[in-house]
Amino acid sequence: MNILDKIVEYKKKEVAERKAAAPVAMLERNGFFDRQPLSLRASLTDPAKTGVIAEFKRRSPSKGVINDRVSVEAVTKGYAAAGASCLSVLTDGPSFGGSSEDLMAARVNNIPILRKDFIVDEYQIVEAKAIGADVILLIAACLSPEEVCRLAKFARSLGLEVLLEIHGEDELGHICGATPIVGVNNRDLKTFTVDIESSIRLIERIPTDKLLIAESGIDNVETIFRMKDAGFHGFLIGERFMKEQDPAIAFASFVEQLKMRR
Ligand SMILES: O=P(O)(O)OC[C@@H](O)[C@@H](O)c1c[nH]c2ccccc12
Repeated sequence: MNILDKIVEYKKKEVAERKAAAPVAMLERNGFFDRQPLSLRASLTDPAKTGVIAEFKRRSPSKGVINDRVSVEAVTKGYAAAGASCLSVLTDGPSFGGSSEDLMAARVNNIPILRKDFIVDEYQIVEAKAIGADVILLIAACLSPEEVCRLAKFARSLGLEVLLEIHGEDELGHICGATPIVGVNNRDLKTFTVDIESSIRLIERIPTDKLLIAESGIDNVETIFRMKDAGFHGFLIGERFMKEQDPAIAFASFVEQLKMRR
């Protein structure tokens, strides 16, 4: 069994437990549930911002501990101040060291927040809304095309935007009318290999009306310029900043480099 299958198996158990502990009606009473979500699309196309979705990630299955000494509030405030278009906050505990509390703590910011998790059930989407997320991730590698469509429609009915993540050609069929934002993960979630070139080739096969996000393994501004030229609109970056002692400062100096080259 690969790591992704293991995560999903565990996730299903976790969702069943959480449903029993906090039914949907209880989540809907959470303070954030009625807030109007912010738009990732609007923020990504705002010329005053950088197009970067800056991620808060303490650890990962491929790298182990990345940074467990920084606070989510301080880092995300720094990301937002330096021009991030969106924040991504891992809420998966077992593999990434994240939590719903992390996302709620990041809600001090007034830019969109992506709930980064392995979503397999509507319940997690209600939960995302209740903890203050604006955008959810749906990963093609762990869902059928029908599931993607169903979950995406449900998220949109709550006013949340959806980022559909694909990795290879075999997942092009997961793209549907309910998924106008498509992320191409440069990292294979089953083997952890990163390949920027194959992502660039893949976007030629994605319908041209989609907003395109490049995800993972981006560690320099040159890569951003190449991927922009190829047609990507947004860039999801985690480790490049999180591995530094002060991720917000690392992001700010990255943004300076981006501006210099514009
Ligand atoms: O830290 P990186 O290599 O910059 O990658 C960020 C993000 O793309 C990555 O965390 C990610 C992409 N898709 C995921 C799905 C689940 C968990 C994590 C991810």
